[in-house]
Amino acid sequence: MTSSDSPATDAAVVVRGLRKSYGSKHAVDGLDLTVERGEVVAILGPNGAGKTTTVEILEGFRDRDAGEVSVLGVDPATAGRSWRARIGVVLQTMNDQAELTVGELVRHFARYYPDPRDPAELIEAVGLTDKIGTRTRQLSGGQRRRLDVALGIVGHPELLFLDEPTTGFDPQARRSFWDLVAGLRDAGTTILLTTHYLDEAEQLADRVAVVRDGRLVALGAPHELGGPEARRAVVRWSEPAAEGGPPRPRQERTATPTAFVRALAARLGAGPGDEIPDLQVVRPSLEDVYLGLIGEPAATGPVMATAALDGEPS
Ligand SMILES: Nc1ncnc2c1ncn2[C@@H]1O[C@H](COP(=O)(O)OP(=O)(O)OP(=O)(O)O)[C@@H](O)[C@H]1O
Repeated sequence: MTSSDSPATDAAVVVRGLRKSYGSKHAVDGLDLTVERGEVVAILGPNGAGKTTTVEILEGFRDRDAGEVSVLGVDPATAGRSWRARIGVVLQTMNDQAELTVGELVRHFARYYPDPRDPAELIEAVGLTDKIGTRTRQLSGGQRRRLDVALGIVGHPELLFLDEPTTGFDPQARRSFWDLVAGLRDAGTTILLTTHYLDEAEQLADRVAVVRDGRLVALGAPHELGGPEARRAVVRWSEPAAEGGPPRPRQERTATPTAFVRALAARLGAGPGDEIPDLQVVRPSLEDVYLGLIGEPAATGPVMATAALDGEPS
């Protein structure tokens, strides 16, 4: 990559116009993404969106057809061993070396790195001290995943890739895993994770990248994703019927819910002690925004016009 087309030269990851096809299938179709150092970015997208293909290209495990890729300042397609020692990869669980114990496997991986973590401390950090002598094939799914994470971070990576890290975890295991990732983040590790869990992205990520059909369709902080339009509140209430009929449910999207409710109360003649029937003010959740982003694009206007909470006209 030349300096002229590398806008964030110190970024951990820079991807420009990335493309990868399998036969006629465009798995990655012109994807752009920048991950700053110290940042946690979550890639979200439906099955088949191209997340794994993208991440595998960044990890140097897959060739690309076109585009610029820089990971820690190096092109993964030509990177060597010293680069690999600077990144950590937590893949979907591998079942090799199932006869080794937890302690043996962590110590074995530690030997590959110039500056590894202390294996016993690491095993403690992922909550597997009581399993240190257990063969890895005898671990539960969640325990095995913690071991995968331990193997991914044993070399003190500057950049950590986590591929659907908590799939199959029970709620408690997810919480402790999130704490573990938060600790890595606080220590300055750059993390790129893929996940299907919106709460996980919200909890861990500084920014969320939404990928659909091999392209980036939105990128932003979890609470800003989709822009102000997607974040507008929905006011719901029941409109009293004029002539004794049943109240009619109504809703309206608005950027100024307080003013809207004030005007609504005045229009309905609600005095200071009166309640507007069934009044609710709802902010779209990250899930609502995400579903809008990956939905079919509207015939006119931006993607977010398809947000799940479109109100009916008043
Ligand atoms: N080795 C391959 N050969 C052929 N097609 C592939 C291969 N790997 C992926 N694909 C196709 O490329 C597209 C993107 O796949 P990819 O695994 O990158 O998606 P993903 O976003 O990670 O999906 P998921 O959420 O299901 O893991 C899919 O249509 C998939 O079928």
